[in-house]
Amino acid sequence: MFLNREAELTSLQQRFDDNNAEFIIVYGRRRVGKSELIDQFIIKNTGVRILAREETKGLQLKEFSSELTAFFGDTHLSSVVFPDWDAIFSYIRSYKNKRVIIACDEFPYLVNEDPSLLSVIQYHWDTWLKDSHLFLIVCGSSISMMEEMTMRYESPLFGRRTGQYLIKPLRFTDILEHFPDFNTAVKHYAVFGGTPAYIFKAEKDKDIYENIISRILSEDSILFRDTEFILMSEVSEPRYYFSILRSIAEGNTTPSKISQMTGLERSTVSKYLQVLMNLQLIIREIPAGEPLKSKKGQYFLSDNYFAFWFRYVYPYVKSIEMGNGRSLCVEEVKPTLQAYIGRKFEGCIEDLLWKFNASGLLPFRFHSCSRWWMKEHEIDLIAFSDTDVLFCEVKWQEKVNAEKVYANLLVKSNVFLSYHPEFRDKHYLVIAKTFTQESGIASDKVHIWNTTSLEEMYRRCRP
Ligand SMILES: Nc1ncnc2c1ncn2[C@@H]1O[C@H](COP(=O)(O)OP(=O)(O)OP(=O)(O)O)[C@@H](O)[C@H]1O
Repeated sequence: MFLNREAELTSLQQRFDDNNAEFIIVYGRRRVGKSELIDQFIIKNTGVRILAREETKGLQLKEFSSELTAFFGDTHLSSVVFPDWDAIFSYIRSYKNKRVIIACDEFPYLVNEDPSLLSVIQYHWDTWLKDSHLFLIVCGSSISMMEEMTMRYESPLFGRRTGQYLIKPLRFTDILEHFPDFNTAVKHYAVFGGTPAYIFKAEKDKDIYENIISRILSEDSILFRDTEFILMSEVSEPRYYFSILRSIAEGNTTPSKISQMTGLERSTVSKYLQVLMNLQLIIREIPAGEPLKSKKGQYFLSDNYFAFWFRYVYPYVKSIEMGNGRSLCVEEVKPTLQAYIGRKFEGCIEDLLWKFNASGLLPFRFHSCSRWWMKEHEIDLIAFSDTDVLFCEVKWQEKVNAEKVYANLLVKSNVFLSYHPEFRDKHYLVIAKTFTQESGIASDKVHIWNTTSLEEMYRRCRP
């Protein structure tokens, strides 16, 4: 089942229907679903996606010559190998009035073999491609290389692209479609995250622990090694990045704590954090209501699977290689996994609130939603418009005493309100798997939702 990507597909389709020349950059982390997105776009229209391989220029030209001549139906040219990229573009030129998509996947492999390809594309774009009807896509997995090759000022392609799509992992609300029930979806999203190639490796009818053992804590599983592989393909000094990511995964979320834990200089940590943010591997969160430049920012791993990997795999690689995955799961994962899922559950709820917000299912429409903290106080989510604010506490627990949680939330919300008196209407939301008592306090301003009610509301948002 192909999930979501509606925004990207709609936008690509609009461009296609406009009939102008396009030069589109599609990029994003490995396994995130770039090729599948392009294939879905091509299925609805006409086009070809050619996958470049890490091989010599001669073999790459052979592959592109044969794929392109086959696509355009030039059987008499089937054994021709164009001698260089210039000749390939000159060949394509004879089809400049056709509305077809030509997508080159793993584009950096071609440029690494022949950097002059960038200038060749620049020349052809400037002289005829820009006035053609061709729809070109170049796609690549290394975010840093794709940005350097196609978007930086120094690149010959700077200013030529007509659009770029940074493909991000799927969200919890997409994953919900795939799993048989809400709680199973939460557990699997918390561990496997939204990267399609990871989450779809989990068997949806299997217990989460069994999936962790067979899909992650086994030496032969692709997930076991993939994080290392992705990081090493993006950065030249992986040692420091690994230390920083591990430190964040263990709960050190500020530059000073990361510096203390890793022994790296503060200035070095700041530099590396910036690179990790550019690579979409970490995010910087600021407390709700704070300005963007606030000094209170904290860093988190942006992807649930990366967070899981650094917490439960990286420190135990040797043991897993020795075949101890099952006992590791019993001794290390089982005692702490529910607390771990609890923190990720907050992210699931944030996704859901945005969905409910878009469908008008909340008491007001908010324009901002994030966590808030100040000294010893912390609120899981605060969503607000110019006039209304919603305080939300999220518990990944059964039989929660709603009244007690609400009373505590009220105290913390008053601290927030003492700094932000501008809100006219206040709303409260307590979420848990199940509650012991809820009827007494629920009102039009106080909402108590268990996971069954969340699931029902989500169904109401679906088209
Ligand atoms: N939106 C989606 N819904 C369902 N499955 C998906 C989706 N996107 C991708 N997949 C599946 O996830 C796997 C990885 O996707 P894909 O190969 O497109 O990723 P990629 O970003 O191109 O990866 P790489 O960088 O490794 O080439 C494939 O099996 C694909 O079918």
